Amino acid sequence: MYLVNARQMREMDRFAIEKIGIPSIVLMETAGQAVAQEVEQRYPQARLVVIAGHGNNGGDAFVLSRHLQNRGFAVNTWLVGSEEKMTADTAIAYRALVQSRVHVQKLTPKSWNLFCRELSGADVIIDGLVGTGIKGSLREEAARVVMEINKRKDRAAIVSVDIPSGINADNGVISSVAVSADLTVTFACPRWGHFLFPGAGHCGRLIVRDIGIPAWVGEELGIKARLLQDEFISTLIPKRARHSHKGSYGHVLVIAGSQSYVGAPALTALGAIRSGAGMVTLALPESIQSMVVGLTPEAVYWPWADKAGSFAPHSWEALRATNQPRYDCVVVGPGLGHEVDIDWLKQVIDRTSGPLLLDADALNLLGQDLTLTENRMPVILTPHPGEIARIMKMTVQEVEENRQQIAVKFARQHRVYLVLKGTYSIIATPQGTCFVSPRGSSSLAKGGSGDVLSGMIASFINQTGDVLAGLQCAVYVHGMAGELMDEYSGGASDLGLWIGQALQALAQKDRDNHTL
Ligand SMILES: NC(=O)C1=CN([C@@H]2O[C@H](COP(=O)(O)OP(=O)(O)OC[C@H]3O[C@@H](n4cnc5c(N)ncnc54)[C@H](OP(=O)(O)O)[C@@H]3O)[C@@H](O)[C@H]2O)[C@H](O)CC1
Ligand SMILES: [K+]
Repeated sequence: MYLVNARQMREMDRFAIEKIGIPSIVLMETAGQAVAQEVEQRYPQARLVVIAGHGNNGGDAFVLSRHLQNRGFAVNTWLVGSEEKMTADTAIAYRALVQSRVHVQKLTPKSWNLFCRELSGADVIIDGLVGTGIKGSLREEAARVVMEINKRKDRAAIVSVDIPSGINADNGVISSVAVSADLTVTFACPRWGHFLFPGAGHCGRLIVRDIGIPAWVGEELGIKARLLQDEFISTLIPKRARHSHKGSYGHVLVIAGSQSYVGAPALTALGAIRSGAGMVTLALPESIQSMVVGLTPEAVYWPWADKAGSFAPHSWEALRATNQPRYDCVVVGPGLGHEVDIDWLKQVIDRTSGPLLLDADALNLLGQDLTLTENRMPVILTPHPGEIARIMKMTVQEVEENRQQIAVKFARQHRVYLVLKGTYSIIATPQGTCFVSPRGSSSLAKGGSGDVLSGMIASFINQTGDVLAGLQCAVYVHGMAGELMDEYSGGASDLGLWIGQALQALAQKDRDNHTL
């Protein structure tokens, strides 16, 4: 499913209207009906207050008001704005509503108290004040209306049309205030503002409804961002043949750990093993091997030269051994600590082959010289916002406010695959495409989750035989496992149990799709 900004959505609309011939009023009618259906299904017999602005977002609200009234709902509809400023389609939707003998009240200083009383009597408040057409921060009247809506949050369900009013659909920024919705019904495809914070935190449950614009329009317009979904991921999950052996599922090499971080390599190995890796070799500073073995008996151990509990500067020479097996994917970084230096990393990068994933402390080292991976393909970097902020010499806030742009620009510029972790992780490719995972939960906001993800990525890259597919599977399944695990009691080492459940749920989905 495509993920768009406001301009791209307008282009999709224009294409549908001009090239396909769907009249714009039909798009609005379908959008309004779609919200009406969601409301009818979820809140039968509710008393509704519908708030409409004079833009097309308000037009959708007038349409849904008419349909819900026709289906027997008690609806009070308010226009916040002016008839003169209505768009052509909104004016049609407004007239149809009025001619259906529905009284639309206009918000004025005089009617303010009545408006507030009606809001207080509502079971459901529909927010059609402003959608993707917002400019800057909400003006005073709109901001006051939004605050009144939010005050009723405990007593009424709040449903936003397209996007909660006050959120910038491009970047999730809220300049002043925004509606805090329980349900947001958007059309055709989601907007970035639904998945970027703080706006994303105001959407409540997000429903995407088809309004008749064919999916191929996104391709035609060259839209490069997509939202990952169960149906797509379930087709990527590698099948396991009965007639197979450990060599069938690839060999992961993890170069990680130090005396201060004994758990990190174990968690990385666990991520790989619990997501189906055939073999995992753990290269560790030799003094910590005995501690890690107890944590991950399934791995093969490769002790490297040690200096005070970290990799010794010349430890990479272990890679010169001619009798080592072939590794299909290499992970470097979890728990390295601060003792290893950039020369060590350079040697490791130059002396390994196949997909290379750099995480954690390896990313901090890479930040000193971004040319280190220039001649190495494919490279995968998995920073959290703090790590990419350090590499790019920005603040975490700057990163969080520009997640999409930073991920895409960095991946293109340095020709790497980048996973920018966080709520709704972003995968950006060297070709400039990007994918957002809607999966995840606060159970993943704990130390060690990233180490598990690194192992999962390597494992899925090996099993799918494709870097992008491996990344998509790993990020998505990791997020699903987080959703299944208890938010309080589950830790990174428990994630392994839930990876299996997530994979089973996806495999079932794939079976269902094939039997329909
Ligand atoms: N394919 C689709 O998804 C479709 C979506 N539809 C709906 O259309 C809106 C977008 O409609 P648009 O008319 O472009 O814009 P909005 O209604 O969202 O916003 C414009 C109105 O908002 C007022 N506005 C703008 N900024 C502010 C502000 N800072 N404070 C207060 N008010 C603001 C603006 O008022 P002006 O007086 O400034 O003109 C406009 O009134 C989309 O979100 C969907 O809901 C289509 O119906 C179907 C296709
Ligand atoms: K809205």
